[in-house]
Amino acid sequence: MRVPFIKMHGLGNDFVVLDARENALPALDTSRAAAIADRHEGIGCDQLILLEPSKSADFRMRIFNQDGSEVGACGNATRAVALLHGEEARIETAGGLLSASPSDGGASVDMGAPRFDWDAIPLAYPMDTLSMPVGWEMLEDPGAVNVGNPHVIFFVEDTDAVPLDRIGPDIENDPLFPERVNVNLATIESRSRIRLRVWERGAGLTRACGTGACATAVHAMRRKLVDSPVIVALPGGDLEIAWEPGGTIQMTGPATESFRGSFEWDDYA
Ligand SMILES: N[C@@H](CCC[C@H](N)C(=O)O)C(=O)O
Repeated sequence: MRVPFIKMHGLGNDFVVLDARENALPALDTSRAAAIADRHEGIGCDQLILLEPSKSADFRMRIFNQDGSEVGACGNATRAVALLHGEEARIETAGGLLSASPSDGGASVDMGAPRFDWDAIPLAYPMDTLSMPVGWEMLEDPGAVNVGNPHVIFFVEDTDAVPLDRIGPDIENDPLFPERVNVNLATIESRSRIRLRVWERGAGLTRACGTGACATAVHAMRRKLVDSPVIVALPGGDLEIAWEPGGTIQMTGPATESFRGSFEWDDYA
């Protein structure tokens, strides 16, 4: 069976999108998702995105990391599928119901309300998520935010001076995070600009992480280090994030379709 796919990206965070809204696909499991996402043997991407019909929204978006794990949210992919859909959309995800409006070359997305309770992150045991009494090597005093997926955020002098490729996996897999975690390193450049690098759970270092930008901006606003809206500058480019306490997060930024192709489903068993 040949299956069409669309290659897209948001600021260099790249996706293989399978559109099963009209024509159903066989069940997608962890090992097939990982095989398709594999950059050496497969088509290759940071996240595999599966669009399906939804009873409660315009469509459902399922998100699989490069390691095949299915997760609740992906900010950059949400902008990409909004662009693909071409008009305002309500999108069902495992992390919640989102609404997105495509714009010229990108989209704005209401990413829902952030959660801060320790068991909503989730953490293994209770602690204050605004200032966590834990650390790894030179990284200390992080905060944690769940924006449909779990994030830990460290403020550092210089994001490039930290060996995130070495420390990221240790933090991602620390028993403090029972569902693993996305690791964000942020430098506050001004009250309107944050520099950010992200080690993504299940995908490693990526050029950009939309939910990482949302979680980091919200955490910096809770610590009163920046104002809303704020620009979050990632290696792949900039996102604008707006949030007021008690409200939902608005994320605005670009998305791009790269090419379309097809593959043999059984080649990726
Ligand atoms: N790249 C994404 C986040 C994808 C999911 C994440 N790795 C997780 O495991 O939660 C984004 O743009 O938000």
